[in-house]
Amino acid sequence: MIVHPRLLQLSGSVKGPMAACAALGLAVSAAYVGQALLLTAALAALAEGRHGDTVPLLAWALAVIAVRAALLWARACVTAWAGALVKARLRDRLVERLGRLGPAYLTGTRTGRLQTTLVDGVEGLEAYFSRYLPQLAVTCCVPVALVGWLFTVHAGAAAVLAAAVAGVLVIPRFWDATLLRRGRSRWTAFADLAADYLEATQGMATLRAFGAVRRLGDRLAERAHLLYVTTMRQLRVSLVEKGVSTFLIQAGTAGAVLAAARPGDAWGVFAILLVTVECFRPVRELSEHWHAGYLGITAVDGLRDLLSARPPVRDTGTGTRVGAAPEIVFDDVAFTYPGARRPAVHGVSFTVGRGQTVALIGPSGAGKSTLAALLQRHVDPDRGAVRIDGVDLRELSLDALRAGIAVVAQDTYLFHGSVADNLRLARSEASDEDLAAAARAAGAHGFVSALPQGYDTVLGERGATLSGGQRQRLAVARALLADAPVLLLDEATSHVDVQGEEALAGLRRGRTCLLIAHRLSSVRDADRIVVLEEGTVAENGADYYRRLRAADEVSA
Ligand SMILES: Nc1ncnc2c1ncn2[C@@H]1O[C@H](COP(=O)(O)OP(=O)(O)OP(=O)(O)O)[C@@H](O)[C@H]1O
Repeated sequence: MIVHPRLLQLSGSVKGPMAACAALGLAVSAAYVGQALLLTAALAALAEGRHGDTVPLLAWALAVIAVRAALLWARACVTAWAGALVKARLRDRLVERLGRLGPAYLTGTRTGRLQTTLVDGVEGLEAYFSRYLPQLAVTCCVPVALVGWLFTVHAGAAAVLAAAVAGVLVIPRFWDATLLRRGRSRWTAFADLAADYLEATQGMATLRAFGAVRRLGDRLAERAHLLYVTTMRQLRVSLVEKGVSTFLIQAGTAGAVLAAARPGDAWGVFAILLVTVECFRPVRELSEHWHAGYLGITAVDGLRDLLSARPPVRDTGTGTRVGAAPEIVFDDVAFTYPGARRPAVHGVSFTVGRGQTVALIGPSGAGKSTLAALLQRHVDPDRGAVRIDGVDLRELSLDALRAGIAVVAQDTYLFHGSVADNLRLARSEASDEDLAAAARAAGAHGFVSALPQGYDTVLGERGATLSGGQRQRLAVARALLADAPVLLLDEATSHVDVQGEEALAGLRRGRTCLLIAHRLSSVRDADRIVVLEEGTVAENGADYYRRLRAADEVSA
């Protein structure tokens, strides 16, 4: 039984529905007790031959049973509502958090583990919030009230009952720390297995190509065995705890009845027996809900890590827009990744003039992607500044900055959804005509129209049903729809044919563009080329490409 402070904090947004669940739980308990007392009185009247009293008492008992059924139904509905609300609000918070943490956080995290936290962890927490916590409130009230009442009837039976209830609630707590530790081990094994399965499905083509499917199968089997072992270790503690609780409940019931037993007062003892049963009912239900909500509680570490992770950049800027085709300046920029020994970039200074295209080239690891990340403020420089039209990026709000930059990357991410949905990511209110116009300009309209349902055709995950070139044209169409004044082309020419290059040239027109490329052929249209080497600018000039071409021709 754990009331986790962090989880209680998370429950803040659903306090109302949880209170309603608790109130209905109390009403259900009151109905059970009322039914028990009425039935005892009816049976006593029947045994004593007071038939005139029996019928109304039974009628009242039936009425209470009907009310209890209605209350149970209402409680089930409110519990389902509270559970759905908890999950929706928690997932909203987590997704919003992930958005703020950005790619810098995701690169340091295993996607499968994160997904397990977001899906299974949140799913498991539903039972904790909507069933366990309301039941905890019921358990704090009902046994106390019934034991208090019993003290007024039979102090000895009440003392035995109080001791048994206290035992059921307190003794299993000695195992909580062990249970939580084993639960966490089980959760880790579960999350690792889920992460391995995700990687295996995503990387199946590579695994097959290297004949490594069997080896991976062995590893998955090992992981599955570890999950089994950790589950059994947790279950053993759970079963001991449950056994102790069950024993104390049975012993407490028998003890209270024995303490109250008096010759000639069979119905009084029967009433005490029923009250004792009702006294333990919330405790038993609490134990069941505890086990149902346990998965979520063991996931709390992952949730806490996610919710307490510090975003790499602060959104405190107040600037609201990026002007048309602005000037971009990298001014003595340096950045070192957390934990890295060497700076990824240092002393980088260059300017992208208004409406110009500057190409960043350099060998692998030279720092090109890092500069792209700095421009998008996925991270902030440790030294120096990136400025747009003289304004430090940190002075712009993140929304304004992101609206001001459109990105076309080498690996275009398309979501499972229609072509239109994917295009509208850039501008949700775009009309069908806007989509078609952008697709035409990007050279995508032809192949999209030829798809079975045109713009309503559902694309496979990551756009798996399209070729690389087609995906890239959709990315260009998306950037056109976004209509941002700054363009970041990250290896965007890798899948492009002549028509695609024309579309990209059209996209660059009237915009300031930073173009990242490995191949020299990709940068021939740039106004200037900046060559990066080992994190710093090695060459910066308008005639660099010409000189290189000339050198090529001489050597040929
Ligand atoms: N998340 C990270 N954590 C630590 N170091 C990183 C991280 N990302 C990149 N680096 C390091 O920073 C340096 C610059 O990497 P960057 O990705 O910017 O190079 P790049 O020029 O874009 O390379 P490529 O052309 O291969 O994509 C490299 O030494 C790289 O190892």
